Amino acid sequence: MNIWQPSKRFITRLPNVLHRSLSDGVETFPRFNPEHIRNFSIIAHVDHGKSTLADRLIEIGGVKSSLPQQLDNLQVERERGITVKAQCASLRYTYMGQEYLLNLIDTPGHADFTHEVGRSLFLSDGAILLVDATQGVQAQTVSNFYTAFENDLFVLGALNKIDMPNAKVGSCKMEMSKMFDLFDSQITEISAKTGENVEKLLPQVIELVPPPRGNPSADLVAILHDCQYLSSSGNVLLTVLIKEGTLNSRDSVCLLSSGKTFPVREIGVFQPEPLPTSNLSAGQLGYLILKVKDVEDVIIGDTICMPGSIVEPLKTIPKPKPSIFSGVFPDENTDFRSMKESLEKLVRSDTSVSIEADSNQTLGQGWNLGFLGTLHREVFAQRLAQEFGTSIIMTKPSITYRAVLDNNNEIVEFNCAKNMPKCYHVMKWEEPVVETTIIVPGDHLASVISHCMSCRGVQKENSTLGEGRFLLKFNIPLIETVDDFYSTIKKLSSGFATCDFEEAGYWETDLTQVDVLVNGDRVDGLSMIVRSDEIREVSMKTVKNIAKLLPREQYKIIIQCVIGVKVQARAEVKPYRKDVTKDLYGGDKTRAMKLLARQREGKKKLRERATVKIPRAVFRTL
Ligand SMILES: Nc1nc2c(ncn2[C@@H]2O[C@H](COP(=O)(O)OP(=O)(O)OP(=O)(O)O)[C@@H](O)[C@H]2O)c(=O)[nH]1
Repeated sequence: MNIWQPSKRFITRLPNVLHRSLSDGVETFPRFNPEHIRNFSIIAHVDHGKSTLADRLIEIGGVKSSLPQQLDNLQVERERGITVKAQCASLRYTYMGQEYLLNLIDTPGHADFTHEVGRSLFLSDGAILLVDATQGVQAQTVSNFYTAFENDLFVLGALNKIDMPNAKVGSCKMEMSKMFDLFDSQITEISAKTGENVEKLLPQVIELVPPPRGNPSADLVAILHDCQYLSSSGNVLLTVLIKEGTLNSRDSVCLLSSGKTFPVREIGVFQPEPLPTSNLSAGQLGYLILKVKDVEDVIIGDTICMPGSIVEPLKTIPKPKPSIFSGVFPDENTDFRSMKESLEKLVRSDTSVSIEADSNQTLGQGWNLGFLGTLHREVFAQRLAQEFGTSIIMTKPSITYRAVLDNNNEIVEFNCAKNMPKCYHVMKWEEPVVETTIIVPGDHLASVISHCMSCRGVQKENSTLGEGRFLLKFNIPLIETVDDFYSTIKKLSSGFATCDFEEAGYWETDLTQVDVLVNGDRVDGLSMIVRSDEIREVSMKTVKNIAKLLPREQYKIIIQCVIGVKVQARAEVKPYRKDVTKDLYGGDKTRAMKLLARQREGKKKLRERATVKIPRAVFRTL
């Protein structure tokens, strides 16, 4: 549970469009015919060097920057050293006497952001599949390759970090050609850090990646890929791919879903900073700035056209199904209305987050948000704080369970205890399962397998990959992977194993609702969905944790975990003790007894009347 505070120092350092006002002048940027445009993404496992390679390519395209990792422009990306949002840059590159416009998209590598990779590949006609020569093919390499393959993209291989002394160039190249059916000539050995051989990639992109289709003279049809709210001006910057036609800087556009028309305030390309241009034509990736008042009007994946023209909405990729959920409520210092506005804006730009209204007696009105994983959840909270200055309370993550009811086998899905159906209507409970792919060196195989087993995993595959590495597939209940599954696998394998997760249906399980009572009152929002075989353990842990967080009062506080009326665990917070007999000097013993009895009675009454105020910290920690 985290509250992130934005660091002003960091924000002002960023080359981020969020902090830039509308530009006055329009640069002269040449027009490119679609056959001289290439749109491609860089895909790889986490930390294999995508952003470093993007930097080198941007430099080759003639753009200099003092900041490394130019496309990781969110504060969260720079602080964590990971890419969470795909970013584009348009490079001008001359090959065989012809100038080309190369639009590259740097994608995230972590499994929680695979949807972002899918969205980038949807805009691309080809991909550079990057593999770290010291690590070889890893779990996300495989998953990203198949996403590119399913999108019918041309895939070029690049073996990175060949400058490292422990680079295994020969064996990694063999592994890549075997696993991805690439010819040796399609895999370039590079060092994104030193720049060695990087210049060989762009001619290959031009020769092998097909140009985008589209006619610059046709009616305008563009796809809205991304949006960013420009806090300084109240405008919104939309990243778009022009599918057909040409958009001029003085045009107005219509956002098809809302049917509303907006005058264009600025258009341009990313270099990677926004560079205003006078037009964007078919095949180009760029941006347009609009003044949009209603957040609801901006829908990622929407089709943009000229006002009054009749166009079919473009195909988009479906929204992913969130796997973990958290309640999100305003912090003590956060205003509900401003939080609502910030949340809606961020959810608009991160389409993989689901949002539903929620409320809680202690925390008030809030939302139940769905995320693609725990890192995604943490990054979202951090972005909310850093980009919108909103600090929040986020409750413990939960997942979607299912209940099969005795009423015609009806299936009910729920992700919080308050929506759990009553057990007398339920024939069986089910929990979600993920297929986990793990690539691990042989030395750590046994410990990784035993960890998966201890997480109720069922082994599906164990095959060799060469170089003493193994590919494991396990079906594991999703809940076991939510907390520290990935970090434990990393720890057990000294950082060498990598994981990827994919939905794999549901397993039967046995679930119970456990409520928390504080001095006999049920605390809304602390009820839990617990597996029957861990009721005692979870209940004990919960009451102890709450007891540690509740401040002491004049009276005793009793915390209980209950199922119905049956108490499963109990803890107490001792009251303050005032010595009511300290002013007595000798005298009859019964006087002291009377004072103590009166004190006892008073505390009992107080306990009965007083409602214990549950600190918000309890909801963050549990
Ligand atoms: N020695 C060496 N280090 C490299 C090379 N390419 C990247 N690195 C280093 O590898 C680390 C990860 O590089 P990034 O470019 O951030 O990797 P990424 O794939 O973009 O990471 P994510 O976006 O988090 O998936 C950084 O410390 C880079 O300096 C290379 O060719 N040689």
